[in-house]
Amino acid sequence: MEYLNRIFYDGNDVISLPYGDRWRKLRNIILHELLNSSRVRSFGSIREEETSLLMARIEELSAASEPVNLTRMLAAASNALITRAAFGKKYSETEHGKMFLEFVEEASGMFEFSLRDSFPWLGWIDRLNGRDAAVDRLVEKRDASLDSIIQDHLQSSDASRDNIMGILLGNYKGDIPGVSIDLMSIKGTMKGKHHVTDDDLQEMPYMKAVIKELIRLHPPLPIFSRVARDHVNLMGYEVAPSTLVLINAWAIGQDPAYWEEPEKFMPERFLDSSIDFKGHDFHLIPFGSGRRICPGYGFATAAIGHMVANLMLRFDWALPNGAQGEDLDVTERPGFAIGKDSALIVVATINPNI
Ligand code: HEM
Repeated sequence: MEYLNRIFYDGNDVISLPYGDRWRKLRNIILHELLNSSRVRSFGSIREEETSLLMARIEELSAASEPVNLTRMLAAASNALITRAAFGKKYSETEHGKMFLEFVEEASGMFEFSLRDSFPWLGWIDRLNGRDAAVDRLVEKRDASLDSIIQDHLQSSDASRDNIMGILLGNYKGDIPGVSIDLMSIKGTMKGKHHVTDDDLQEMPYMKAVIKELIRLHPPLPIFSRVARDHVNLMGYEVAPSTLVLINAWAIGQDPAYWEEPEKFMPERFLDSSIDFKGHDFHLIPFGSGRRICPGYGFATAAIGHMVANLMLRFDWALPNGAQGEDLDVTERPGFAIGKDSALIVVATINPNI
């Protein structure tokens, strides 16, 4: 999609780059330096702090008997977590950080096909209806926010290597031998416990099962793609080189051939099962599979597990006005990452035993 191409550095980001040297280089940096398992562990203190801040805010609302907009609060906590891990600071509180988050939100709303994608000669319609101008503004916002964050890091005397931007800029400046990239590419069972740690999570099979079931039913990135490099016969289908193949992880996760009562939320299905979403079980691939599997898998699952487990431990949850779980509208909203269309408004009561 042409809009997305412009917004994401003309295809120079790791997601859009075709398989090749450039993608391999970026992917190696991401896998081995930015999101390796020890790095994800090292972000543990950020997870802890942001979860504690989140809980303190919910406690205040709970004490005032006010409902909690959990969608908004979790989005803010995730943004803080990601910007701190990525940039070393809670940029969500600075002017350029806020601008960057606005860019992400607005770019997500642009996730739709334009006539120009199918009929290039109809591109004038996008000029007239203001979409081209909106994309121009978005690209300006992206550059102003990221350039300022990068300059901030480059000028900082303590060239920190404990956040993603610091490591990337180290690579950019050639600090790591053999690797260099250009600036365009930078851019439960918890009795007596008050807090769930990352180690505790390892002993919480039901929590893991809940996360798997949640992402099976509502994969945030339901469709991803591959381009065939060679001719292949796939289950009787002839696929020509350069064919774009769409993979629908949502439909695979709902296929009755593999899942009993697929439409039901049943975490128990994962309890006595070795099925995982690490890309080996092809009927559960919300993070993709193979060479291009999501490198943020560990970061994402650690953050989700940590936040959800602590929120469950500290509070009892209910829907407002006595509504039951079945009444909850789980309709999804389109975007880069699919989310619930309407905000999740809930009432939190502090668990007196914690
Ligand atoms: C629940 C959270 C997430 C889900 C469900 C998810 C899902 C996915 C999926 C389905 C793909 C395409 C995989 C494929 O083509 O086989 C992908 C790619 C990618 N994801 Fe994630 N992701 C999540 C979080 C993250 C996070 C937190 C990061 C970074 C910190 C991240 C970074 C990436 C990158 C860089 C790629 C492109 C990899 C490549 O093309 O080589 N993701 N993700």
